[in-house]
Amino acid sequence: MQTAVLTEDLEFEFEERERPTPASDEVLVEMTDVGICKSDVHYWEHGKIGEYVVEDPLLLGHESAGVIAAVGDDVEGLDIGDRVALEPGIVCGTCEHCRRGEYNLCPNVDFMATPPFDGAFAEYVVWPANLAHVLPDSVSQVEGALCEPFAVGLHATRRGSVGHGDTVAILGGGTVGSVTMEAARAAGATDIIVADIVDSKLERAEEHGADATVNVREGDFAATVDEYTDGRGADVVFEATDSEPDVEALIDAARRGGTVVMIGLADEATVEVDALEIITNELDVLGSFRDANRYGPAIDLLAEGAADIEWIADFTEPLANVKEAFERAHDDDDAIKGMISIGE
Ligand SMILES: NC(=O)C1=CN([C@@H]2O[C@H](COP(=O)(O)OP(=O)(O)OC[C@H]3O[C@@H](n4cnc5c(N)ncnc54)[C@H](O)[C@@H]3O)[C@@H](O)[C@H]2O)C=CC1
Ligand SMILES: CC(=O)[C@H](N)C(=O)O
Repeated sequence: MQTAVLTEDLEFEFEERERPTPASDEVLVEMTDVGICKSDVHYWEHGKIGEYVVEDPLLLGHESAGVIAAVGDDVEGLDIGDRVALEPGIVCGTCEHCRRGEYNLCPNVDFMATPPFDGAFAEYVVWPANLAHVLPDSVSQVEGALCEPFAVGLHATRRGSVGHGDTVAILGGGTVGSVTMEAARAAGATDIIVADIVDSKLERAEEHGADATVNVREGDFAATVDEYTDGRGADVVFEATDSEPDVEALIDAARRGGTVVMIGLADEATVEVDALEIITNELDVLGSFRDANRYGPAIDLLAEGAADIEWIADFTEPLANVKEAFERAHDDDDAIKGMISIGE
């Protein structure tokens, strides 16, 4: 089968590999669609993220969907031909976090496209059957692949306890900010303010339901939220940029007793914080990392039409053009999400 490998020299090479065979609890999936995450672009550009270093050839791509081509002997409830989204983290199931149900915090996770674990830029992937989520007819393959970032947004809105009638402010209108907007709306938020530094991102957010936007190169995030809410502030504020977090702005944008949820993983995130602002305003400042048990809700919301995420995918290239696709994902500030299509 064909694969696109990122070499130790950070070049893409096409490599013919043997088609894998599923173990008894696995499925063989013929891949169709894989999203390009900014983490993939970061590995291609820098060869590392934090402690994870590309030391051996690596398959990128962890936002993936395909069609089941074979099932292991012990697999129940999945059949050849089922269209599936693959949840990318294989967790240990036995650590404290797994047992608590917060398996996104499992320290023993093997996460797709995170060295040394391969991702989905391949014609076929074998994957644990319990991490292959069947897509109903009304959910497309692209949406299936985008369930990964959508699950991140659903987890973040759950962390922030977004509720009916809430006002939500989101700093960052890229993939994570956009799916968080969709997740917040589905959770009942009625007013959503999105901020970015790229006007086209803000236009896209407005087209898809943002009630107010601000380019923080020209305007002030907290002041915009303040004005929109008549001085009250947002119930929940999300940080979804890839820049050093402006924690002061996040805190200022939250109402007294409100919540700040930090999702963005900047290379440099050591910041000064006025703790008294947090204490005297009784703010909850939370982190949000990946997701646990959000694929089911993600698929249900998409199937019901309660959220729309396909709009974030703005270009698709075949696996053969993976380098061009990465160049565009890197260079084109107007593009939110690039997709790789695999196979026919
Ligand atoms: N905590 C988690 O579970 C996850 C975190 N991430 C992280 O979230 C961050 C965002 O990821 P994506 O949305 O995929 O990236 P992206 O590149 O699609 O979006 C980032 C957006 O932030 C905007 N931006 C950059 N600096 C800004 C600033 N100072 N103020 C306002 N907007 C600004 C950019 O213009 C862009 O639209 C990344 O750091 C990524 O690593 C991604 C996935 C999961
Ligand atoms: C941080 C990422 O972008 C990625 N989704 C991951 O969970 O590793």
